[in-house]
Parts: sequence; structure tokens; C-alpha cells
Amino acid sequence: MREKKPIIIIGNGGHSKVLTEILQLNQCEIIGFTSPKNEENVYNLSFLGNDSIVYNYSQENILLVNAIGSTQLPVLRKKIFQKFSKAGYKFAQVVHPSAIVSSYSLLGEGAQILAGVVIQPFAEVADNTIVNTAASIDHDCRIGAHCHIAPGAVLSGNVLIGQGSHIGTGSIIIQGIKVGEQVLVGAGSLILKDVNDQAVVYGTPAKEVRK
Ligand SMILES: CC(=O)SCCNC(=O)CCNC(=O)[C@H](O)C(C)(C)COP(=O)(O)OP(=O)(O)OC[C@H]1O[C@@H](n2cnc3c(N)ncnc32)[C@H](O)[C@@H]1OP(=O)(O)O
Repeated sequence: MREKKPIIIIGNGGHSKVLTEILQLNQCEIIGFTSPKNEENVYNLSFLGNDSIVYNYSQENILLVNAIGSTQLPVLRKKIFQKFSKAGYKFAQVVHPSAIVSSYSLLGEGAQILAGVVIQPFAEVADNTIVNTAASIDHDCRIGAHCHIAPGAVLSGNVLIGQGSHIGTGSIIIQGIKVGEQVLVGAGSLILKDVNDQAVVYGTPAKEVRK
């Protein structure tokens, strides 16, 4: 998927490395990256300045890529997306060529679908959500905005995930489960029951450990 406008990447960490390769595979033009300080970029992309440098570019002429990663609740990613969306900037979708994304599924603005992901028909992935390496999202799932479905997570059919939630690496969620908003699911969890908003759960089967 080739974006027509040149792209500014926000962030220069591990997630940025992964997204940059996808942008290159998709032959996107990359202006450079922002970061709090001038540090090496493994692809030799240009350092543009801190995030405020984005305001030097017209909203009409560029797209942003939110390359802030997360290992727990994706709070900073959400802030970045909301700040620049409010200022009229648009975020590019980033979809790895190896991802299998049903043409009957829906991806929101700035959705990031990484290598080996499968998204089945009538699933929805809302704005600014990451579906990380080899995760699988089955039919009719609805994943809210600003979520992170970490590598290898498996969502069976009709699973609902509220906004701002993190589904840990390798977790399994059985069909029809509702996970609330800003929920943190630990790595390797097996989710057999609905999960309340803001809960932290993990284990097999998963239990709520704290709010
Ligand atoms: C490309 C990428 O890298 S994307 C990154 C994806 N990463 C993830 O999805 C990681 C998700 N994070 C986790 O699973 C974390 O372990 C969390 C958030 C659930 C818990 O983190 P913390 O609050 O720091 O817990 P901490 O490490 O102190 O562990 C507390 C206890 O819970 C246990 N525990 C922690 N996580 C889990 C888990 N996922 N499953 C079972 N037990 C767990 C620990 O063994 C420890 O037990 P102990 O007290 O008996 O020793």
C-alpha cells in the first residue's frame, strides 16, 4: 500500500524500526523522523527535530506515522495521535505486504498491521491501533482505538476490545468475549471471561490482579 504523501515518522525506537521497513517495502517517501534528541537512525533517515517540528509542515502535504511503541497500556501513543489529529494532521495506515487483511474488514486511520497478521472478514480495527507480528483477529472482532494487540495474540470470532487496551504477547481470547477499555492483559494469558474496564489480568485462565 503506497501512501501518496510523504511521511514523517514520530519516534526512533524498536517499533519505528519495524514500521520503517514496512514503509520502505511499500515504497513510501519518508521525510525523516522526530525524536527528543538527535540520535542514530539505523536506516539513516534524517533527524528532523522534536515532535514540534511537525508544525512546520502543512497538514495538507504530509502524513504522520505514530512509531511510539508500547509494552503496557499505550498511553503515550494515544496522546501523540490525539494531539496531532486535533491540529488537523492525518496518520497513514501501515500494512505489511505479508499481512492477510480481508477486504471485508475495516481499518481505521493510522492502523498498523505488521508482518504475518491475519484479519478475517467483518473484523474492525479502529484508529491508531497496532496489530503486531503474527497476531490473528478472527471474524467480527471489533478492536477499539489506541489498542495494542501484541505479537502472536489470538482473538477468536466476535471478540470486542475497548479503546486503549493492551493484549499481551501470545494471549488467547475465546470467541464472544468482551474486554473493556484500558485493560492490560499480561503476556501468555488465556481469557475465558469478560474483562472489566481498567483491569489488569493475566494467567491461564486469566484472573484480575488489580484495577
Ligand atoms: C514487539 C514487542 O516487543 S511488543 C511488547 C509486548 N509485550 C507484552 O505484551 C508484555 C505484557 N506485559 C506483561 O505480561 C507484564 O508481565 C505485566 C504488565 C502483566 C505485569 O508487569 P509487572 O506489573 O511489572 O509485574 P512483575 O513483573 O512485577 O510480576 C509480578 C508477578 O506477576 C507475575 N506475572 C507477571 N506477568 C505475568 C504474566 N503475563 N502471566 C503470569 N504471571 C505473570 C510475575 O511472575 C510475578 O510473580 P511473583 O510475584 O510470584 O514473582
